[in-house]
Amino acid sequence: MSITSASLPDLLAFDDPETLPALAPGIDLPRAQAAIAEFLRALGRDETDPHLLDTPRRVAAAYAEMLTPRETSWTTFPNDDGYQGLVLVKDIPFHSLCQHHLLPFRGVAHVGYLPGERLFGLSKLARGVELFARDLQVQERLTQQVADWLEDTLAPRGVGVVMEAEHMCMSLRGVQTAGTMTRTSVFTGLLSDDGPLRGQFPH
Ligand SMILES: Nc1nc2c(ncn2[C@@H]2O[C@H](COP(=O)(O)OP(=O)(O)OP(=O)(O)O)[C@@H](O)[C@H]2O)c(=O)[nH]1
Ligand SMILES: [Zn+2]
Repeated sequence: MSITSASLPDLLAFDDPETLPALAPGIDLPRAQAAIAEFLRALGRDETDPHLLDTPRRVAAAYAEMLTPRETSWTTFPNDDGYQGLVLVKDIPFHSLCQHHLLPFRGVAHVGYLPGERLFGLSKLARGVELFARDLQVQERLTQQVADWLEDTLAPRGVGVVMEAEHMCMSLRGVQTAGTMTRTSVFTGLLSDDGPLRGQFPH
């Protein structure tokens, strides 16, 4: 089987090669494809089985996609009206990959901030979650990274990030406790103290 980087659009199986995103730094699709082929052999699988023939390509492309955030612009606006209240986007669906088992964890994020001089376009809060979730992660680090990014980008008066997720490494294997949800949270600035504003976050 020949593996060339020229077949990138095929590897990712996007309909339109023009929309092919740049892959996250360090991802080498042909190498990943070869490694998955070897992994299947190590699991004792018959690589000539028709259903398995294209599986190394598919798996490499799937992991590349799950590890590459979509590109976006990070639009902010001046807070001309001096809005002082909480901006909170709730129930942002996200998925990530557990750094320990390479299995998905998925759930929802609630991301909010108390504006200073700048406002984010609302969609950017959801895109910010994706920016850090499309990585090999642990949930605590992911939550902290989203909070740090908001702090660094907006210099708001406070930030709150709450993430709730089910880890497939706990559901499908090991302890096998399907349905358990792990909640992590980071609150900074004026949201550090528990109070009515912080009470607007799901708890
Ligand atoms: N803190 C934290 N732990 C995680 C996360 N994702 C997975 N883990 C845990 O990482 C741990 C790895 O533990 P090990 O004992 O080295 O691995 P293991 O033998 O596969 O553990 P079991 O899952 O208990 O079978 C497990 O307890 C997982 O539940 C995460 O996002 N944060
Ligand atoms: Zn895991």
